[in-house]
Amino acid sequence: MSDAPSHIVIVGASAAGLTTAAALRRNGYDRALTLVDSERHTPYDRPPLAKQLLTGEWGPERIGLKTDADLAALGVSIRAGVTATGLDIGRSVVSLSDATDLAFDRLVVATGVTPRVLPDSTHLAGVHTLRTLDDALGLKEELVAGRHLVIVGGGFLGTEVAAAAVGLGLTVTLVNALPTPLERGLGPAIGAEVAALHRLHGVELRTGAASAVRSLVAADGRVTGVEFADGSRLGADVVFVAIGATPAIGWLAGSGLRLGDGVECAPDLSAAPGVYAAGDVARWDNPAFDQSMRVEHRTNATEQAVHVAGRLLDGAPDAFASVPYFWTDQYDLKLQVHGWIKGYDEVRILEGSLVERRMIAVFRRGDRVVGALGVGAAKALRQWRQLIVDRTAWADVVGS
Ligand SMILES: Cc1cc2nc3c(=O)[nH]c(=O)nc-3n(C[C@H](O)[C@H](O)[C@H](O)COP(=O)(O)OP(=O)(O)OC[C@H]3O[C@@H](n4cnc5c(N)ncnc54)[C@H](O)[C@@H]3O)c2cc1C
Repeated sequence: MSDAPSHIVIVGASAAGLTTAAALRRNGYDRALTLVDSERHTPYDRPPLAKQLLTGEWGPERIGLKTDADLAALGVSIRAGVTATGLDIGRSVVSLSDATDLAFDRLVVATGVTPRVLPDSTHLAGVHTLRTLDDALGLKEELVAGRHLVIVGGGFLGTEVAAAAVGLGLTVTLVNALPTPLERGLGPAIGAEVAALHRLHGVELRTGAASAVRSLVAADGRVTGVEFADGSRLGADVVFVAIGATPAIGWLAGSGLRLGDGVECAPDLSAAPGVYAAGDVARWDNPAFDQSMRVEHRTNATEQAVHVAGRLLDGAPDAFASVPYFWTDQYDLKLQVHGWIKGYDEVRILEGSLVERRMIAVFRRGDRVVGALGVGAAKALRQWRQLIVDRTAWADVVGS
């Protein structure tokens, strides 16, 4: 590979960054490769943090993305515990928190996202968000049977943590400003199914506009409850805040990269000549849906990384066309979703229900099937995925 880049720097050594490095090596790239990450832990996977790690089913040793031996075999230099603080594209240099500069020939931005927090809350004991292994270990320590956990946010993280916490014997109240959990992602009909499932397991739901949390209540530096928009209060021993996340792009301010909701990329995931983005941080025009999107799903991080590794070496402007996929574990049920359902016009439950442990629902945007959700229906879901890939008309397969 004599015309290969001389030094590729990847900022973010998690799902997207590490996969990029491994794919580069698989593709025969044998020159210098440096990964930079603020984390001190050996790279690990995040989905189990809200599931097996929190329930105690797995210890931290089960969630590694690579062993130290794998990393050594990859022949990469890892700058762990070091944060990228700036990017000078003109000089091809990344500034680091240890006051050094790192020169690159090609750069990959794979810095993911950072949890949103409630105002004036981060200094309080008993208030948690969840993105890192340390976050998960800190939260787990506080999930003690008999305590009252209030979860602010009824999205995927909020509901998964609710399931783990009731299993550990806590009293759990899930607070959500929308009428049902997962409603923002999956719509009210499936939200109602998810609400029923959580009630069945003993989670108390407090939902709707009056349940918007205005602030936290605290005494002696520790949270004691939440205060709602209407002034009412709910006591809590522990508060878990899961109100979404924002792209980790602060370090790119002033770099000249187009920043908005993520790093704005061309369809091939390039953000500037020789600079690419991958994973949760990347926004691009996805030709599979003719839409700009940023996808916070585990599988997308791997797929984009593999694509970027190819483009780093061949420089071809091939677009990353993808039908995203994600799953969420709710108790012992796995909900799987293929497609891009944000901004859908209609959702239809075709068969079953969560309580029956088998369900298929499909999503329409315009005249096209754009998404399918399945529980206990792997084969049917694969067929629906193909229909989405094929841009099938809704009227042809669902009817009017
Ligand atoms: C608790 C949890 C549960 C999840 N469950 C699911 C699930 O069930 N299904 C699903 O599809 N997806 C799930 N996800 C989402 C999935 O984990 C992400 O899509 C995936 O981790 C994205 O990978 P990434 O490499 O793009 O970003 P990240 O995994 O966020 O990695 C980014 C890395 O960049 C580093 N970094 C950030 N800024 C800097 C900087 N300035 N300098 C140096 N390093 C920096 C961070 O330390 C981090 O290691 C879950 C996420 C979480 C947090």
